[in-house]
This record gives sequence, structure tokens and C-alpha cells, in this order.
Amino acid sequence: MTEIAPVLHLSGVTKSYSVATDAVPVLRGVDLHLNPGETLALTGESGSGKSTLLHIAGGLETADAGQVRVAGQDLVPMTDTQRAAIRCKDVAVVFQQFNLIPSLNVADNIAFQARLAGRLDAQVVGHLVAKLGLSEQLTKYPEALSGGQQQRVAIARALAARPRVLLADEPTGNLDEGTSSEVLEQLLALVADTGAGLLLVTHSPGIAARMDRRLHLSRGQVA
Ligand SMILES: Nc1ncnc2c1ncn2[C@@H]1O[C@H](COP(=O)(O)OP(=O)(O)OP(=O)(O)O)[C@@H](O)[C@H]1O
Repeated sequence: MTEIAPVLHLSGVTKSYSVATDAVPVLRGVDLHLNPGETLALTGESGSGKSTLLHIAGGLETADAGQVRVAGQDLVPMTDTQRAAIRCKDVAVVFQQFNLIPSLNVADNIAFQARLAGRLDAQVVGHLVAKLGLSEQLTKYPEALSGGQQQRVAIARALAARPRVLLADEPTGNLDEGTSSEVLEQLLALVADTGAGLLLVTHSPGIAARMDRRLHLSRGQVA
């Protein structure tokens, strides 16, 4: 049997923040892997380091030690420029606060990362727009959208770039319960279509239960 290569593989990842003169450890040797097409929930108490771990996995922050392999490439020894290229091409992030670009309309927001990655494909975008029910919104600007619509645009933007790894930091945390479950189901269906691996940070046991696997971060380690 051939072994599946994980799209994301962290091993022995450590990270401390300097506070005044002290180094405060947040991650103390984190190991995790995520296979293509797999969905993984990351839970943990507030301040346990979930966002830090997600940012390290996405190359937005650097680990102090260990390996962070995205699609087989270790981000840790890379220069900022090399890491930025991986971030653009292989990883996409969906944040709780949507983070759309206010000066771009919906169509241009959706195309943004795919364009940067040199991978804009009208058919892929058309599929995402249809599945997320965004066809009436394409010429609107983010300020004219509801929270649920903004998060659907952020999901379309992330997946239009056809990333190997999708990282989501409480992606439905700013939405009401009904909208949250609709957006979550749309996200999961689209992730299944693309074969990307999804690492999703959540405080919600119900959302964690919808993922294939769950990891809990506590005292700097996952189990
Ligand atoms: N840039 C920074 N400088 C100093 N300390 C930081 C920095 N970023 C995070 N921390 C600290 O690291 C710890 C982990 O933060 P992180 O945001 O990763 O936790 P979290 O589990 O995502 O929390 P929450 O569930 O509340 O969002 C916290 O104690 C936080 O104060």
C-alpha cells in the first residue's frame, strides 16, 4: 500500500513570545499531520496557542524550532520571500473577521489570491460563486454585505486559489447560529470537492464534531 503524503506536517514545533525580559512558551513540541481531503479540528482554551499554531502552519509566523512541512516543503529554514511564495500558492487562510479588501468588489476579492498565485480560473470561480450563492453580489463592495455573505466571499477567495491546505480560524465565530451552520456546511462541501486539507480552529464542540478528526491543544502540546 502506498502511503499518503500529508499536505501539512508539523513536528517538534516550539514557539515562545518575549514578554518584557521573559520568554513565555506557547508551543512546546507540537506534532500534527493533515492528509489531503481531511478535515481536522483544533480546540483548546482561550490563550492555549491555537491561533499561534495556525499562523505558524500558514507561514504567517515563524516557529522557533521544529519542522513545518506544507506540501512537502519545510517552512522553518526558508527566507521570508520563500515562505511568502508558499503562502500564496499552497495555503489559504479564512479568519473570523473575514478580512476582505474594502476597496475591491466581491468579484475582485474572490479573484485576489488566485490572481497572485497565477492560477485564476473562471470555471473554478464560477463553481464557487454558484455553490456559495454569491452571483447577485459580485459587483458589490464588502461594506454592503452581511457577515455571512462576507465570510462566503472569504471562503471563495481562499478556495479559488486552489490551496493544498486551508486554515480556518473560527471561521463562523462572528455569525449567528443558523448562518454559522449554513456556512460551515458549504465550506465542508467545497473542501471535499477540492481535496484540500482543512485545519479549523474552533471553540464549538458541535463544529469540532463535524470534522474527520479532532486535536486538543493544552500546555503547549496537542493530543
Ligand atoms: N505577538 C505576541 N506577543 C506576545 N504574546 C503573544 C503574541 N501572540 C500571542 N501571544 C500570547 O500567546 C498565547 C497564545 O495566544 P493565541 O492567540 O495563539 O491563543 P488562542 O488559543 O488562539 O486564544 P483564543 O482562543 O482566545 O483566540 C497567549 O497567551 C497570548 O497572549
